[in-house]
Amino acid sequence: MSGKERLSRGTAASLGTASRRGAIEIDRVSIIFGRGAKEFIAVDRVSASIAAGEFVCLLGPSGCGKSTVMNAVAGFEHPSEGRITLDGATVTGPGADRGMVFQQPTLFPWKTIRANVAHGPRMLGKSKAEAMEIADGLLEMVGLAAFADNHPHTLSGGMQQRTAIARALANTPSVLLMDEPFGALDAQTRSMMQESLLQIWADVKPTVIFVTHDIDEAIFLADRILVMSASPGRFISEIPVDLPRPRDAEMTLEPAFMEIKRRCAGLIRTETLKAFEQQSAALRARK
Ligand SMILES: Nc1ncnc2c1ncn2[C@@H]1O[C@H](COP(=O)(O)OP(=O)(O)OP(=O)(O)O)[C@@H](O)[C@H]1O
Repeated sequence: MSGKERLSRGTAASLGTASRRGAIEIDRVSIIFGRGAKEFIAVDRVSASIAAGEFVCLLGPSGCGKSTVMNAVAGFEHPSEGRITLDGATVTGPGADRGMVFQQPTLFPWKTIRANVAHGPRMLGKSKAEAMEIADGLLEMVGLAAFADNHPHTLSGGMQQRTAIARALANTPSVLLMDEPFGALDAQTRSMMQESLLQIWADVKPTVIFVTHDIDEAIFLADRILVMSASPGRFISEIPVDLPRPRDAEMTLEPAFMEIKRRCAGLIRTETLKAFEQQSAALRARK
């Protein structure tokens, strides 16, 4: 899909209701796995207020708890302490108000991509015709209208991931949760997907929480980056990304981008070294 392509007016209007919802409060949330001697604090008292329609990236070293925080917002994990609210209501489990996109597209291989995207609306009780109409609008938005009758295995990795994004948007979620969605793609496809995602976000305006290891990706996409410490995961810095929008790949060469990158890289390097030291200590303890 060209970054310049606009969402059709009808699709944008039907999805645009998301813009009034999606405010997230993460209030002193800790997530502890195991019990007794096996207790492990994965996430330690993290707090953040995320505005409706904001694009936030979680950036941190491997194993620091990024996915755990995201899974808690999704409702797959429950805080051991603290609370997460979405538009004032405590998150107690997964819901159609939060769409998820993972590193692997996890599409149903036996269904066409239209049927994959229509699946969520069908589960929510929409008629087949309504669900197919929603799917067709979203496939047009992600540039895959011509492939609606294809099965996932006939598409490239990038196309499958665009289908996964369309599927995540099919229930008009107010929040889009993305866990390293472009991590398995080659650099060129990844860059194009980032531009496509920003276009979709500008049109639909869900709140986005996007997990990544990649500093450039975080800066390119985000309004704000929450940097996490090595395990146990804490939010150690909040970096506003006040670069103008719309953004394109050229801006990654500009001094303002480089300045934010320098700041993030210093923090991530320190935390990654700590993570390595922790892993070495754990290995030594096992010997
Ligand atoms: N269900 C679980 N039970 C026990 N430990 C878990 C569970 N889920 C995650 N962990 C541990 O919690 C820590 C944080 O994991 P998490 O996957 O959130 O990290 P991450 O920052 O997303 O890592 P990566 O960037 O490598 O994907 C890790 O040490 C992980 O092994």
